[in-house]
Amino acid sequence: MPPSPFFSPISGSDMAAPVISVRGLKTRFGAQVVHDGVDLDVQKGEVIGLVGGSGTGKSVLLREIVGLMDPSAGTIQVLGQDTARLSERERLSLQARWGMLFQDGALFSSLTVLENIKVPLKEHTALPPDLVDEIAQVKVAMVGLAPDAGSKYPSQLSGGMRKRAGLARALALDPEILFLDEPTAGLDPIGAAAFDELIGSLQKSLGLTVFMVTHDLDSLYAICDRIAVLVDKKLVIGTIDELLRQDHPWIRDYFHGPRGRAANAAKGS
Ligand SMILES: Nc1ncnc2c1ncn2[C@@H]1O[C@H](COP(=O)(O)OP(=O)(O)OP(=O)(O)O)[C@@H](O)[C@H]1O
Repeated sequence: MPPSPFFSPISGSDMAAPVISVRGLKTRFGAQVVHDGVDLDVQKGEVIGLVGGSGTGKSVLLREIVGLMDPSAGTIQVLGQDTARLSERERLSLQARWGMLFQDGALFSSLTVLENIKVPLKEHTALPPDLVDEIAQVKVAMVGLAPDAGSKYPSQLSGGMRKRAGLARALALDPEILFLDEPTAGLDPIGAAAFDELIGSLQKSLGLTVFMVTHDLDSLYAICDRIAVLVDKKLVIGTIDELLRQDHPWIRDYFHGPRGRAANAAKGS
């Protein structure tokens, strides 16, 4: 299978090993082929946006990378470890090195925000309770929530606050990688821009690697270093400028369509 036009495997010793590395990934559901030779390298500190038409397999790829699903073929390495070859213990300790924000925040509805943030800390560390409390409060502040939001239940929060609470939980263990599934979906444009800004500033201050599935062109322009586009069951990867020069019909329509032009103009203004 020919490689994606912009994909070039990392070689030589001058480049650090990628934080996420996917090779020859294939996914099939019965007769339906979703991925057929997906290759991807994400470097430390990069912000990568994954886009593609509806049903092209973005969520499935994300789920495969974080180990919630197994691909039909191919390899996935995260932080240097082959995710298919891990013992349960190794898998748990690898999982503690990334945070995941699901679309709706995926908070436990019967727990307060602070209790939600404490879940991974209790699961993966043996820290004393007062330190766990303190860390949870720091995470609430880090995502820009008022201190009193910590004692609220998810149902008492707005959609934007729930996302911030989910982000605080994803950051609980000081992860190296942040996975985001449609982080700005359901937010109004101002809320979405504020959330992008938050992700961008956390990424810089914490040196995070960010991998996000998104439909939001403004997010791509605002915070992504490179974009991975799922087309024809493979990834085409590049900077926005590189993708703007692509003549694949879907990529052209996406970036040069009215919404793409508006996002480009907003970035320039
Ligand atoms: N567990 C599953 N069993 C069978 N088919 C599945 C399963 N999960 C996903 N699929 C199929 O795989 C394809 C890709 O799904 P996926 O949810 O990854 O798309 P997507 O690109 O995230 O779409 P959207 O942008 O609409 O959310 C779809 O056709 C979906 O029906």
